[in-house]
Amino acid sequence: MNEYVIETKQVVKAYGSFLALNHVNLHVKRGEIYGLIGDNGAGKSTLLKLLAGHSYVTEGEIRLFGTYGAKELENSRKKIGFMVEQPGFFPNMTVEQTLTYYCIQKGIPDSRKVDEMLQLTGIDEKRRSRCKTLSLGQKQRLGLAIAMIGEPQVLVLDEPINGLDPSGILEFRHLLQCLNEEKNITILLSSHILNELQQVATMYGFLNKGILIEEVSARALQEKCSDCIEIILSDVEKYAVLMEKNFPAETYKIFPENNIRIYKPQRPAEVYSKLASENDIYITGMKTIQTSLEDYYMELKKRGGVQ
Ligand SMILES: Nc1ncnc2c1ncn2[C@@H]1O[C@H](COP(=O)(O)OP(=O)(O)OP(=O)(O)O)[C@@H](O)[C@H]1O
Repeated sequence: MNEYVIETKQVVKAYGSFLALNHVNLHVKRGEIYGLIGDNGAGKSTLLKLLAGHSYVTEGEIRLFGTYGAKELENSRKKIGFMVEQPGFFPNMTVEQTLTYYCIQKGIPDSRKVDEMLQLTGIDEKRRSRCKTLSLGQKQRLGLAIAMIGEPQVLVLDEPINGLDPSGILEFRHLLQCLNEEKNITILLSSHILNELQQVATMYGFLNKGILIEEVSARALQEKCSDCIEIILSDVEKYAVLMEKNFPAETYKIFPENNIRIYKPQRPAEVYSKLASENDIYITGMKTIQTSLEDYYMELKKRGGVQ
């Protein structure tokens, strides 16, 4: 069985001369909650729309459950629930009518399915409310209910927590975790806010200006963000020269305020302080700090976004 339920190979999406996606290689494994992170305009919706078959790739290939080719992808998409654009709600229809409509559209004219989806997504009490009266969070739940109708193995959700208040985010996260753990559903979801995905994602993909700059597991990301030594020095330029001679460039970073950060230090802190003292550089401060995921992401963007 193919390891990836969703895979893209060198996918390019061009609008005229503008590349909304630039040779993207995405890998979503079965069972994961994959968080696709990127700023406004990074290309997240473009990528998810391609997966949903709402537009064509300019170059490259999409593979779903290991299949490719137009007919095969069409079949594979039936096993995926998509919430990639604002679901089309009819404002005057009730929640129940809306779900019934989508059930019929998907060839499942069964009222038990409607009940099941209402229960699953926690909007049963709103079944007789008109769609136009729903809160944003309730609309997201209804969108999820629609995406879940065909009992998908995979859910693809574009910014599902966008605009939710903190308790809404918490509830939605909990719902996604339940679907993932109890129903074994693989989830690919996008957001422009890393912190929102932090509690739920098991894998991250960072998209910046159409380029997927890194895919990293949540565990590896935690490790990357762990311990960093910050040293404040009397002469950071001189110290930088010594560091360059002794340590790989990617293990440290010099900051303008006379300080240096050593990421995931391989050697005891004394080694770094000794290097300073032996070369007549005074250390005025030294501490261990934890890099936040946001800091890591900002740094990654700076590196990956150089064009
Ligand atoms: N149909 C289109 N024609 C031309 N440019 C487009 C089209 N659709 C998207 N773009 C451009 O492609 C880029 C990526 O857009 P996309 O909607 O994928 O970003 P996003 O990461 O989803 O952003 P957001 O978080 O704001 O939703 C943007 O610069 C956008 O203006």
